[in-house]
Amino acid sequence: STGPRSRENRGASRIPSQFSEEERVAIKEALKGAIQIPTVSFSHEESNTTALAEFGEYIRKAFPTVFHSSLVQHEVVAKYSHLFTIQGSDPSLQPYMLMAHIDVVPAPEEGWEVPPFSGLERNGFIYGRGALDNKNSVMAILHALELLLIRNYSPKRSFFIALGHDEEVSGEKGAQKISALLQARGVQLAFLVDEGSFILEGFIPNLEKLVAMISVTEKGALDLMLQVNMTPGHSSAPPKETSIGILSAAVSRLEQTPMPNMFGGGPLKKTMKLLANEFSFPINIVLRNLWLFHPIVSRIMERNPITNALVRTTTALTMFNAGIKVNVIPPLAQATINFRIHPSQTVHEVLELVKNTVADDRVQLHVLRSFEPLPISPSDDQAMGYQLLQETIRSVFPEVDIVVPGICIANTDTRHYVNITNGMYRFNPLPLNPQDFSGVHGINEKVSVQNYQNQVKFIFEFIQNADTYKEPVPHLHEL
Ligand SMILES: CCCCCCCC/C=C\CCCCCCCC(=O)NCC(=O)O
Ligand SMILES: [Zn+2]
Ligand SMILES: [Zn+2]
Repeated sequence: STGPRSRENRGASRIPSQFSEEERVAIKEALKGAIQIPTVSFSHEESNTTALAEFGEYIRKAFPTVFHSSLVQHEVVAKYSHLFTIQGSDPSLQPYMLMAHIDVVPAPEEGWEVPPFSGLERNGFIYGRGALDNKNSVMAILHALELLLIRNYSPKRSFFIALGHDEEVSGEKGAQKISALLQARGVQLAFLVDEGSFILEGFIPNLEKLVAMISVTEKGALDLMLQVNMTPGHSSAPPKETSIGILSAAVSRLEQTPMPNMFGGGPLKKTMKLLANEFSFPINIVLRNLWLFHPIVSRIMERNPITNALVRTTTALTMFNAGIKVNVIPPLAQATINFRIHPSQTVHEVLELVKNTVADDRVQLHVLRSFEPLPISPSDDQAMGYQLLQETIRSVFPEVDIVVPGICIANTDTRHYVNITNGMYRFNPLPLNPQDFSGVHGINEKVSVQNYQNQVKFIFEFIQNADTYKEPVPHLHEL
């Protein structure tokens, strides 16, 4: 057979991913310590820089072998981000990169079962902000490398580890600077792996099976500020419409007019085709014949907020500010909308649709930030990053029923690396159900100790698989 599974030289120098009880305890304790450091990004301007600096000290202490190995070069980028270069023995092999971010979103204590920065363990779960997004990946990557180096592993293929410090507010200070540094050094990556998808449990209606979704693209984004200016005056003699009324009507029209359903094109076509085999009659027939059942399936997808996010550009009204005093007609009203742009649309197209829906010259539109959806990375037999992930998923998680390509509905640091690779994969090797997902940016974010230890095992295996990957022999076609 072809592909990474046909490996001849595997075995001899392979290190089994078996960890002692002491190591297993160290793995979970290190994550707890990482969660206890409140590396919060509050806004583009404000982050907890004391905690970010402390985190740099923390990883030095937690992973002494990584920091002292002659195979590893460590650089601090933009004060708080970290770039590790792990020197492989074979320079002819193109390097790859593992990514994660050390910052987290804020976590007000209300509603949490344990304080969000306590890292407490309860009933087999480690609780805290960052348990899934994304200190788990930061710590699992470094811990897997630590354990490999302790066992004298010396990689054949060079790789990088990039840990950004401001992903939650754009990645412009961290990931963007790391990328610029790599570009200045002429680095081209075979592929990269970042956060952004999981082994999904119970997200798909009528499907009990475990679906590992590797996101091969990611939605674009548009942060749009809508503003209405009016002349202030006495509230005892109000005009027919105020800035608040005009703006409210405009944003309500936008909320009530969803962006078009784009189901049918893009990478989801392949996803649906693969998923069809996992369903029994009649859903399998429906998914195999989307040319006929497309309207029904696309309507079903719209019903749930997560599947809805896969089929269209979403419109989230996230900020609204207006008014200065109860008896003053408000001079200014502002609202900010966060659009996540479907891979089949562009920023320009979304803006035109917004203008048509608002249809009111008194409402000014200000683009605060925008970027296009990310290119679609390959997921075919020749796609090294995708195939390596698939192979490692199958060996570490034999309970997974199927691996499919998908769309990341949120944003990650990967977009800053678009110039140095066309293989951008977003996958966190952890099972996730809808309740777990509600903890991400929400309350009671937690990861099970067992699942986290398996994440370390996954990366431990993945690094070794990357060393023994064999380019697949292209298929021969008869002339
Ligand atoms: C038909 C298939 C159904 C698939 C359901 C998809 C489920 C999506 C699950 C997980 C997505 C989680 C993304 C987490 C990444 C978070 C990154 C982040 O917070 N970035 C900042 C931002 O986007 O604002
Ligand atoms: Zn994240
Ligand atoms: Zn996040």
